[in-house]
Amino acid sequence: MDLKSNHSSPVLADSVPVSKPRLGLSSNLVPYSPPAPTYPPGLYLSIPRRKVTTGKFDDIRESAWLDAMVASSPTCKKLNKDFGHESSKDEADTTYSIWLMKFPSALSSLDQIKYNANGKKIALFLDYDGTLSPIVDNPDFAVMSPAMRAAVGNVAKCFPTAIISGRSRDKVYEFVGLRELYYAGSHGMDIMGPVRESLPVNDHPNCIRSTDKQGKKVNLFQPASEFLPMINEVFRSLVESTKGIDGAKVENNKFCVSVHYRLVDLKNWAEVACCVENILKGYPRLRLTHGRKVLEIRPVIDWNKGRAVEFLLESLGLSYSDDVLPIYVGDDRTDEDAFKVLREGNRGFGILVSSKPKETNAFYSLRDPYEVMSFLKSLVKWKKSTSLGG
Ligand SMILES: O=P(O)(O)OC[C@H]1O[C@H](O[C@H]2O[C@H](CO)[C@@H](O)[C@H](O)[C@H]2O)[C@H](O)[C@@H](O)[C@@H]1O
Repeated sequence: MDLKSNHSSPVLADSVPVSKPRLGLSSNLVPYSPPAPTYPPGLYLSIPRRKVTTGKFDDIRESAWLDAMVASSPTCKKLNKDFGHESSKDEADTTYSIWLMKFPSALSSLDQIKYNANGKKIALFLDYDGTLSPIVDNPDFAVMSPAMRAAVGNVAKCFPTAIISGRSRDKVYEFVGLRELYYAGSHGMDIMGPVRESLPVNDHPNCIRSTDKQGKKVNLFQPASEFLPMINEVFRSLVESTKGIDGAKVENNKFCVSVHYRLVDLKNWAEVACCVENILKGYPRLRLTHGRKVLEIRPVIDWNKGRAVEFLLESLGLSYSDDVLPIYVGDDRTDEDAFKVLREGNRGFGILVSSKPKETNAFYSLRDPYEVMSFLKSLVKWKKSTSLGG
């Protein structure tokens, strides 16, 4: 198989916004009505043509790459500037408070959330890094606190709960270690979900029956499985090409590769970008996305965390039902795909975890993983009180 040619997979497009009314939440309770996002019909989306450069540092400096790297690693100063403010602490607080009017805290909006959830079945989707564990310098040490693990375990006893991460599925399972959850790794390109006997497995190509570590029957969905050799090749090349850049770290996330520059001196960021761009030039079926001080290389397929949410809802028998309220909590740009799916489908809502103002398709916000934990605990408390007839 020619893995470098561009002939088979659905070609993906970075999203283009459209509008739809929101049915899932009563309009007077919805905090924010954005200009409606739209997708063109059909699966085949178009991706902007990659700017052809010679892959030299000067090209990188002139290209949008470096801007995007800086933009995805916002300092307080930059964000405040974006929102038209200078960067004193007081002004940053004021800017955040103004932003909170548009994206209210999920903790302060608990009554509203409970009102919307009343009589509905909540399905919970959680991102990992920056949501359940704080962002740390070394991705290998992004462990989850025991208190957070207990909170996630408890919420999973009350509601179907899935983790959807950019990490490999095995890695995120290693960090979380809770059996009662569903796990999707590689930005949703590696999903281990429940088996629904009523649904034929071949409803989805690339979906197979398998067993999990405990021997339970599961569905394993890997829409990018044909890219595995290519991703491994790219991982090896990037390890080699970045090895001279102090602080750069390449992570193999199975169906995608992350190139971290959090510990790289700012003056060498262009060098990191240059290595990635040089490799990408040889792989037209791979594309780049930006995360938090990380460049991520992934297959050009029409699949993302939003599609993973839809897939899991279907596997759980929770799609197409007005009685279901999906909630997605995440902090990253890649989580926006999931926020968008919920917003456009008028079913449920996203909660952005951010201590800085950001444009988002989420409805609500939480400042940090600590607030995420409080929110999860509140959901459990509420569920228990309603089960007891409270
Ligand atoms: O989808 P997620 O679970 O949020 O994963 C996204 C990426 O998270 C990790 O990187 C980020 O967190 C690291 C640990 O805090 C941090 O060092 C890094 O700078 C962040 O970008 C993970 O290492 C990546 O593979 C994930 O894609």
